[in-house]
Amino acid sequence: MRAHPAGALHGQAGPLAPAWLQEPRDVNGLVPALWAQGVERGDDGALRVAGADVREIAEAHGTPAYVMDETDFRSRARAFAAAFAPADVFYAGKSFLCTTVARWLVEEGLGIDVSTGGELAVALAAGVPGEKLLLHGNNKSVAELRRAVAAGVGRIVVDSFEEIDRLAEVAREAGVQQAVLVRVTLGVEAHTHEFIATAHEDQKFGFSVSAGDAEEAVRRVLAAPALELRGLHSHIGSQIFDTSGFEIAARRLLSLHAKIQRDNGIVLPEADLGGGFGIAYTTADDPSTPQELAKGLREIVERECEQLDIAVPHLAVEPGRAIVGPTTFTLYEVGTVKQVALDAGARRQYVAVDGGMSDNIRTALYDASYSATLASRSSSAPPALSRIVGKHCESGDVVVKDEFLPADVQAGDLLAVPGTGAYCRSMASNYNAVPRPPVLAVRDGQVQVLLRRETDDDLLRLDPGAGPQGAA
Ligand SMILES: Cc1ncc(COP(=O)(O)O)c(C=O)c1O
Ligand SMILES: N[C@@H](CCCC[NH3+])C(=O)O
Repeated sequence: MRAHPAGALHGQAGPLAPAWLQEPRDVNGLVPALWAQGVERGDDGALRVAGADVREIAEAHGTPAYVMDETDFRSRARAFAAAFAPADVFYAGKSFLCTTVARWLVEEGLGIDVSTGGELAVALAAGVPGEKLLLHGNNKSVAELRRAVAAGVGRIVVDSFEEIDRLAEVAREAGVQQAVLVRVTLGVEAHTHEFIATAHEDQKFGFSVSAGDAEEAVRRVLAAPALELRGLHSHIGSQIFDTSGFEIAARRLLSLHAKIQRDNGIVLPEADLGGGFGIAYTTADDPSTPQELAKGLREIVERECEQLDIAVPHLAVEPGRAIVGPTTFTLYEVGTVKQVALDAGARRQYVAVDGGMSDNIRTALYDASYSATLASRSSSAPPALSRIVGKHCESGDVVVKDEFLPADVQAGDLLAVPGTGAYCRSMASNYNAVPRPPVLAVRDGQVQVLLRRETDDDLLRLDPGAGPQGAA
């Protein structure tokens, strides 16, 4: 059985549910936009991913587990590279990075944006050539800058006046001229959660254009012989659907780009427009394709450059979520189900799983919405409005705020939450000393462990007080 069309929904969900959530006609249906291409419900009712049965994956590797469809990952990466070519696509490593994924990205023609020494270490351990890397960060340490310069990182995006001085010194010491981009803050109000919007004025990233700091940063980079100014960088935020934010950003960035060229009598060969393209977490989300995004951006940039009478710079973009997010679902096992009485006789079904905010902090942190389905079987029970919660000692430990699950969901069932490839494993914690789940990639029915599950030994290894009896 293939995924059901997105239209398999009917009826309003009642006063407990958000306005966008409708009761599904078929509670076993999969909305294709939410799932990796290789996910389907098998004839026996259980989910399969790239030919592997989720029950067998759970049996062999345990739960919770992040399960990625490798072919889907590669095809999304390839689609971005192809749609944006000749622009460079730097995958945002913060969304999810491990050495195998880093190698796949290079094989598919992408570079990688890293934002700490740790992400840089992972990319280098994967054998990614320095010139395919771009380093971000609003407070890079001297050690991180030294490591990046020594590795021949292709672009370092400078973010503060102190950093310009530090990097100039580090590059001078190393006897190299380091290529840099200047991160600018364009005053764009991106329509996304406040914590993941990054181009409005009142925040920590970049140099303000309106205050004149961006031009001062450019002057200081130009005055440093060990630094080579390649262009400007902007990133307006994350999980953005409204393309007008990208349009305004591109226009403002290019007009500053033109002014800098005029005022300094130089040519800036590049412009980096960052990432932030939204994905579908629920049926309420309607993302653009890479082709639509690339075409839209290219048209704006070409039109703007013509009006400004400047050459079109070589472009770069930095998608993370839009590549890895939809490739992965989290597989959980249900432990308890409670029918909780609410006001006026209403009830909510609380379904507790064996993970929670330690493997997906986004619901608690950003009030993010997710979807879920019963994964180990299908059900003929009616849909029941449910809240999927974790096992942590917090009432805010919610994985999926509102979803229809079959009314007969019970302990031992497996649930799958799609769209967890980005910012879930990479933001996972050991809260309540819960070991972080593995990341498993599936291809042609075969499971490859990308990151293994943590164990109690891993947790105790950092604790010098744990005696030999510590981890039994
Ligand atoms: C500078 C920069 N580039 C790229 C990204 C990737 O964003 P996304 O995963 O939303 O595409 C981020 C994160 O928001 C970022 O801060
Ligand atoms: N961590 C954020 C993305 C933005 C972080 C990068 N600037 C999220 O989960 O949505």
